[in-house]
Amino acid sequence: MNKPLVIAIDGPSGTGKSSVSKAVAKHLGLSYLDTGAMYRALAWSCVASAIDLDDAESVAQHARTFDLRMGMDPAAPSVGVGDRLIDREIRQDAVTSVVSRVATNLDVRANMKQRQRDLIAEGSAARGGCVAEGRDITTVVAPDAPVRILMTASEEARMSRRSRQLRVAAESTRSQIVDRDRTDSTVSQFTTAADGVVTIDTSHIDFRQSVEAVLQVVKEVTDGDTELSTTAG
Ligand SMILES: Nc1ncnc2c1ncn2[C@@H]1O[C@H](COP(=O)(O)OP(=O)(O)OP(=O)(O)O)[C@@H](O)[C@H]1O
Ligand SMILES: Nc1ccn([C@H]2C[C@H](O)[C@@H](COP(=O)(O)O)O2)c(=O)n1
Repeated sequence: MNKPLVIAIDGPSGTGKSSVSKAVAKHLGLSYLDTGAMYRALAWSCVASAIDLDDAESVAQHARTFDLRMGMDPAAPSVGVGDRLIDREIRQDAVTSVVSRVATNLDVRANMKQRQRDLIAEGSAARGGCVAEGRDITTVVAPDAPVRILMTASEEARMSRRSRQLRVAAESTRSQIVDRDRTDSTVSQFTTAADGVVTIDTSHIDFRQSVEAVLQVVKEVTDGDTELSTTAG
């Protein structure tokens, strides 16, 4: 039986992880898991349930019990809590500005790690593999993934991309990009590549070239391992 093609991608905010991972998953016919969206969903759900984000135990208890539903079709990924879809809500400033407070809770991370492993297994069973992206996928969630990539980009490039995406001045994205990464990096190591992880610097390449760079790494791995199969590429 073929081994699932799990592609783990980590990196700081604004390096292009989500958009590139989604495109790679589409191209290869794999599932797609946005693990940052899971932390965002938890932050949204805590706020909606009036849970004090400074109460670490209540937040961790909520992480263990909330009904998180991740849609892993890269053509239409979705995030829901119970029957409510919250894709738009989790991208709003109200969530972005507080998400690190739940993501730096170590009990929350332990719960998310298990949920993410289960989702990667589920997504792989459905489509032969899964592209999972976040901050600790290459190191903690899926350290045995056949393909492990760290996407990096200069602070300047990341701020300028986010400013184009949100149509705001580059400087105003600093807190979302640089400050959030500083807080998040206290619990995960995503600024330098761990052993065996391939670094792709996207500072001076465009979106299409970033997708191609990831597909090239996948090709090199799959060409050298006959038990791994891809449906495309
Ligand atoms: N290589 C690239 N060159 C220019 N723009 C890019 C490149 N890759 C992605 N982008 C654009 O940069 C923006 C941010 O990308 P994306 O949201 O995928 O980053 P991210 O690393 O997932 O960030 P976060 O972790 O904060 O969600 C998007 O609008 C995307 O299209
Ligand atoms: N594996 C992960 C994924 C995400 N996070 C944190 C980092 C961010 O503060 C937040 C949202 O992520 P984003 O949607 O901006 O990529 O979740 C993490 O700690 N570990």
